[in-house]
Amino acid sequence: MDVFVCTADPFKEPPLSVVNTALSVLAYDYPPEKLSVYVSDDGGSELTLFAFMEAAKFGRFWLPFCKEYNIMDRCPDAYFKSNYSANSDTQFIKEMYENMKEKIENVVEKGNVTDEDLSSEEELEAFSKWKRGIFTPQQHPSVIQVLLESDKDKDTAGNPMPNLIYVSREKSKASPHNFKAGALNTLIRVSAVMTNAPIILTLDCDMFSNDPKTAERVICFMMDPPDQSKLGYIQFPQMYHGLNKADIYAVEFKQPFQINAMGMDGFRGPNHVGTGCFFNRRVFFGGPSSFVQPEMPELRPDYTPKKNLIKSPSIVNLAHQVSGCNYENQSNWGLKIGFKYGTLVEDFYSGYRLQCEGWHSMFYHPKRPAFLGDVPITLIDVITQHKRWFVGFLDVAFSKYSPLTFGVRSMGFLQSSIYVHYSLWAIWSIPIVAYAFIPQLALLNNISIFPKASDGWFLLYSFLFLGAYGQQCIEFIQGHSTTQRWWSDQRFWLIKGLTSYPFAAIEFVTKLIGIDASKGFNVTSKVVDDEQGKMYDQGIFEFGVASPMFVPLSMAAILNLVSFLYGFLMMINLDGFFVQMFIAGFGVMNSLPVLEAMVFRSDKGRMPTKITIISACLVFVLYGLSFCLH
Ligand SMILES: O=c1ccn([C@@H]2O[C@H](COP(=O)(O)OP(=O)(O)O[C@H]3O[C@H](CO)[C@@H](O)[C@H](O)[C@H]3O)[C@@H](O)[C@H]2O)c(=O)[nH]1
Ligand SMILES: [Mn+2]
Repeated sequence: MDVFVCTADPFKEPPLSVVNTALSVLAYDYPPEKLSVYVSDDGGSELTLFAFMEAAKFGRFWLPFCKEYNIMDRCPDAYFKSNYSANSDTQFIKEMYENMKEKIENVVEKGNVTDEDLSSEEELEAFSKWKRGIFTPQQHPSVIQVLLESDKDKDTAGNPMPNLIYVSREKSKASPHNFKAGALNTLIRVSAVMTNAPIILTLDCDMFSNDPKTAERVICFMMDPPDQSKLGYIQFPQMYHGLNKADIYAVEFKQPFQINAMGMDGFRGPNHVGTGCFFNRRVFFGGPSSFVQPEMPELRPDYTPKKNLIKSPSIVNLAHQVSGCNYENQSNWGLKIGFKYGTLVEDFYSGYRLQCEGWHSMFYHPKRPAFLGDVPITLIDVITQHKRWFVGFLDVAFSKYSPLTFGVRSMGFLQSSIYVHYSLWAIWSIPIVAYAFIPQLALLNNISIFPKASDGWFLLYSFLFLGAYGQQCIEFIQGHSTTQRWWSDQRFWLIKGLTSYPFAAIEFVTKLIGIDASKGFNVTSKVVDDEQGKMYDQGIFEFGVASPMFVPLSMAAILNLVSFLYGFLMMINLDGFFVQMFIAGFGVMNSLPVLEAMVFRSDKGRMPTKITIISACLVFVLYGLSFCLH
């Protein structure tokens, strides 16, 4: 089994946590000589390489320790935060861990690796590329370091260690690198020439393994599914640790990650969500009955690399060659082979294309989560992340392979309609924006726009509202969640409807007409600022930055409050205005955190005054316009 761990920025993705993820899989209950972990460092950072050198040393103690005590939490950080029983062995291993942690954090704080940090000639040599000539994250030669080699390196109990290989592909400003999809395709090739295992696990750097038996169980499915020849991948849901009680930003994303995936399992299987996914290597080379040849025999999924040679010059040279930034020019990579390019949601798109080619997938949702990830803990991080996803989805919706056209033909109406639902998600911004502003403006102008409460049509409105909300609530409760989290989820859907969705739609359109304002793949920060962490744990929204995305949100909050108060104070005729009063009242309830952040808070996370003033002025303008128009 080859495991791919991706990282892209040592300052947003602390090397210590990347190392923890890698250690959690290195320590799988799985024959070590058959396990290889490849780390893709798109940040091209010596800090990450240094962290992994330290991890390789610590791993020799950590692996036998986990196996001897049959530990479940094989991510060291999770283990030391748990309620473990202390004895001299745990004390010893904890000291080793603290030691490694200190070394890594020191280097990260310093910002570079100096000769004093290194202890051998070999280590010095490994960093020489950073010292020679130009080396920036955007422009550098490829760096490939075999840090552990299974047939030579032993753990402290004398058992072989798994392979551990650090890969930072060549980058040049002149050639597109295709973000994570490009990184994964490089790893498919580098791993092919070194170990070429038939099963590949992809992991984001913040998703550690939470169950050491996962790999073994997956093998059972891979060896014995009912339609073995077509099983392309086994997807675990994205699950997280450290969510606050109410999950205020609805980052659990329960419906897409857990509930819908279960439904899709009844068709061709769940969509791919980027991490926690075991692939059959063969899927990257065309459909089950249409093999697409790679450029060289060494990359074929059925090629057997010579054993025990991953450090040999010929293999290392070949690995450098296939990780070059021009290697993919005029090839099928990203088009017909490997992860597919052309969107910011390479996971969604690649999984979709695999299913179009005829591959099936399987959803596996064990009681004890197989993987646990970090969540973004500030509002701006969450809505920016979602904006990126929705731009990506629109890329897919309007591509040559759109689920609306190509998808329906290849996978049938039902399965493809799920992909249509996701890819056009940003369209929700239209009804949400309309409902956040129009009934309220009409109310302020004494115009009734919905049927009266005594009218028969009113029943239809109530039925649709209660039906949609009731269904979602039941899904949450059935899925072992709470009504509090359901409330957060519906609220956050409205928040995204006013922020991420419309801004994604605008970004997509500006990209289409050639004014590309986006910065491509903006990596989500996994660094937790102590103060922000505390606020998040208490369930308090974090605004803080003056982002334009907060403007429509604040405008809606102000307008709903003003129109509701107007209706209330003017003792407006409730029969005629019931629906409008209800919508405004519902809007106010959902806006409470925003209103509070505008008016009552003085901490760093409050709504910036600038945003409040701009929004209030714009609401005034809107009201003026509506007044003139009617
Ligand atoms: O140029 C890049 C950009 C990102 N990454 C890695 O991609 C992963 C995901 O990036 P992150 O910033 O955490 O994005 P999220 O939006 O949180 O990730 C979700 O959305 C992505 C795009 O759909 C998927 O790839 C992820 O698996 C999925 O968890 C991380 O490990 C990054 O290191 C790279 O390797 N190269
Ligand atoms: Mn992430």
